[in-house]
Amino acid sequence: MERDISQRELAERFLTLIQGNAVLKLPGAHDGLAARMAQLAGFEALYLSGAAYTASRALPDLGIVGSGELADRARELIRATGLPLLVDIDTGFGGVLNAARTAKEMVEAKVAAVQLEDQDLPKKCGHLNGKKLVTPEEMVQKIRVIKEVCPSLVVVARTDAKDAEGIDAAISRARRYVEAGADAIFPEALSTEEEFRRFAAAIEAPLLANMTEFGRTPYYTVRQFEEWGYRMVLFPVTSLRVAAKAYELVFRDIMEHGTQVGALDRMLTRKELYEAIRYYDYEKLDAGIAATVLPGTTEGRER
Ligand SMILES: C[C@](O)(C(=O)O)[C@H](CC(=O)O)C(=O)O
Repeated sequence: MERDISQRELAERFLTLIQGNAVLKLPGAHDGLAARMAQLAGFEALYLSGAAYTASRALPDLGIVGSGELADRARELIRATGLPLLVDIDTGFGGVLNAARTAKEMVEAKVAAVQLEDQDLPKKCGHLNGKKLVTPEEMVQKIRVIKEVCPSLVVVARTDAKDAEGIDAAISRARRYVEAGADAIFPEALSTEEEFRRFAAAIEAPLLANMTEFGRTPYYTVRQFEEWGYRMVLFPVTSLRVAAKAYELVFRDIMEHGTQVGALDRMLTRKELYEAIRYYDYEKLDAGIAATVLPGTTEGRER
């Protein structure tokens, strides 16, 4: 099990990572196991995506879940890994006071950083049409209040303005968000290298690029974003999409062939799964549990 680590420590680690030499790759991890797999692959920080979180509950990403539910999932990821987590809190789930309360709940869950966007409710995925925005003043107020009530929480302010108001308006909003205390800026749904470069040249704050699939941003690499001045790159829904496709295929296999045998080489083995969830560490804590020997092997563990 992870050593107990404070929210402040995790937030500091997140800030150190975005100020470090290498660009920070942030994979979306929609549940504790996805978070552990990302950690084992070497990622140093994680993202809890609103789109992936809601999709994992078969819900649309329209801002209809509650902040308490999201905080529970965030807590699960942090408990599983002890890694700094950036959480997508959408609009803060309402007005200024809702955003403040959401931020408090995130700090209580030991979330290092939140991503707050300037859309109005009902919010939409940033890569879709027909988004409605709040005024820059309302967004500024949300950022100020979050910084006032949760000074240790890192705030990544996202602007969705490019589509509705144009790139210059998005840049001007972002400048105001930095003045209001945002620690980093996330320009959403930019669609050309020129836009990414222009944004980076205009904003004096760490920047985040969103490399989501099937959206408006072409498939640029982490290296390209880094070259254009970005400090963080998100892969928000990737793991959820891949996982869902994998179980769709195996469900079809079982339906069609009456066996899952053809899919065994696409599965985590029992051993790999137990190692990922640190099964043996838990077992060791209770001397009353018989030491597990994996079926078909002599492999077990010494107590
Ligand atoms: C980043 C994002 O807010 C998310 O919830 O992960 C989404 C991702 C997506 O829907 O592909 C977004 O609005 O870009």
